[in-house]
Amino acid sequence: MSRPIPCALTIAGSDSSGGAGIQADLKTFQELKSYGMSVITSVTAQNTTGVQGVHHLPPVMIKQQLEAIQADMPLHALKTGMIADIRMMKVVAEAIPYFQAPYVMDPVMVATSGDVLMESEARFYLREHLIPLTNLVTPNIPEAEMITEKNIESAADMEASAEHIVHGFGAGAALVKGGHRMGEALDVLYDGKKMYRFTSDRITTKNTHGTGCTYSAAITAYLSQGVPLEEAVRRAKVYITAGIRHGFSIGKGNGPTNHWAIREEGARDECH
Ligand SMILES: Nc1ncnc2c1ncn2[C@@H]1O[C@H](COP(=O)(O)OP(=O)(O)OP(=O)(O)O)[C@@H](O)[C@H]1O
Ligand SMILES: Cc1ncc(CO)c(N)n1
Repeated sequence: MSRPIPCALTIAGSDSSGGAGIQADLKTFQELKSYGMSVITSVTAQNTTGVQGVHHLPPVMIKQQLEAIQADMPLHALKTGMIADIRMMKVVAEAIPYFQAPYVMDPVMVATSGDVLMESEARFYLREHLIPLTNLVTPNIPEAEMITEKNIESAADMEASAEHIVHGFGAGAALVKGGHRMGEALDVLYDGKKMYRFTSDRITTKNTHGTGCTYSAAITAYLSQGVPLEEAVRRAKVYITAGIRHGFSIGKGNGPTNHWAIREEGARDECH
């Protein structure tokens, strides 16, 4: 009997420049050989310098996209990215349990450029109603601080924050990402029982547009293939680090990561 095709879904905003959001997620699913599907929440007019405009889809249209997938498509893992307001979050929160698939939440609040992508009051709804539905939440340090309302100054604080998100707010697991602040690119994963650390050398680059989206999409792709959580994060970290190392200097601002970089690294490794 042939194995089922792994199917992954992203519920997120569209980034016209193709480096973050839905576009980053679908490129990542494709690269890692999971069949990718999308539910678009908002359309952004965006490039490497920032977000010039945002149009939110009516919640009823988000619901219709979710129902279209539920009615017909197999699904083995899903992620959420930009969900800008409470009305949209409600629709998503109602739909998630019906999928019966691992759920990864990237709690997108602010773009790399500093533009706000989620209404500030919506963070309480996200914390109370969406986080308890997750198998994994992947905040960066500012997002983890926003969720727990506690400052993070050290690696130990990152671990405490991950524990707080799991035991205090009901996430299945939490991956707190230190890319923005810590010396090396340290991420900590807490799965409710054990703490894991993932590190890579910090790469000096301004081409980090969409790193968080791409990382959580890679984790989702591996989960859709039945890879256990810790191993999925480990492999996704390799994927995003290669993507950052081979990021593209395109546009006038923060260029995008390279979604096919692991192919380049594979090729390079074979040469040496
Ligand atoms: N300069 C860097 N060098 C190496 N790894 C990095 C660098 N910046 C971020 N990372 C890593 O990339 C991954 C994505 O984390 P990051 O903190 O950038 O997410 P994010 O802030 O959610 O992204 P975004 O800016 O897209 O919202 C993490 O594993 C992080 O450690
Ligand atoms: C649509 C969208 N989602 C997420 C991010 C976060 O990087 C972004 N810049 N744009």
